[in-house]
Amino acid sequence: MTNDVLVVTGLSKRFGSGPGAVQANDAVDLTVHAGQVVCLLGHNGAGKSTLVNQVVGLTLPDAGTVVLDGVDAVADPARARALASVQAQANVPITGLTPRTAIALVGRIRGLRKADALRRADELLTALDLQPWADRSAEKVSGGVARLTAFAMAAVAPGRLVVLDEPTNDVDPVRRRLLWAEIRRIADASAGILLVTHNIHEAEHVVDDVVLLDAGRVVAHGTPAALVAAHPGDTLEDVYIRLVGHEPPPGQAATVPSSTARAAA
Ligand SMILES: Nc1ncnc2c1ncn2[C@@H]1O[C@H](COP(=O)(O)OP(=O)(O)OP(=O)(O)O)[C@@H](O)[C@H]1O
Repeated sequence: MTNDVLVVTGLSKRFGSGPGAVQANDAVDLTVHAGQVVCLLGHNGAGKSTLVNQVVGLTLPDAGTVVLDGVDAVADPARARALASVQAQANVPITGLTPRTAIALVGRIRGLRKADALRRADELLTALDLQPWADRSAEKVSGGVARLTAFAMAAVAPGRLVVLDEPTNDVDPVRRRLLWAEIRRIADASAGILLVTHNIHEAEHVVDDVVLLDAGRVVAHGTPAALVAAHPGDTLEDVYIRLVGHEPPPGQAATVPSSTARAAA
């Protein structure tokens, strides 16, 4: 067992050909260690989901290597998928199930005994404050509860690598805190976590390392504190805006006017 859970080297992926082609990933390098939460940041279309899809063997790279817990994930995607648990950007449909049965079912599929899968599902439902909806049919739960259920399905029997693509979407502020705490707990139990989020403020205080992507390339990489120290600005969001914030079109305000300015107008 190695401390490097994930090592990505020179990963490149282009979609299409000719003038309309998109270079979604361009020679990306990154590493996730056991116990580490690594966060991918970047604009819409920066290439984050393309990167995670290649890591878990859903998309074939054009070039580069993905080594997951010592396994070549490009050559052996089925084995790589067994080593990773994934919360995809779009929720897996769980029609006909309840949050509890869906979470326990994934636990069973990932090799837990029935009693352990049910116990772990119950633990997660409590940790994420989902017990009021635990036994409702999945069609009747809210978007945030569905998103947290999808997270719990990835967390019930974590692989060596846990991939979370925008886990905080639709989740209320109180349950987002519970979610971040659970993510930290999974890492502390020695999984590596690769996380995509647009929630920079919250991520800044939880993640160990940040990889900032722009147009498929890594434009900055380091701890939140190191990135803030290396670039003018007080927060990780300031660094983000400085490095990948694009100029607004001519004549368009760069910032939203304050409520007093709007009232005076
Ligand atoms: N299957 C595909 N076919 C063609 N283009 C694709 C495909 N998948 C992604 N792309 C393009 O690749 C680029 C990167 O997309 P990707 O989904 O990886 O971005 P992202 O950073 O995850 O964005 P978001 O934050 O909006 O989820 C985009 O320009 C997207 O349109």
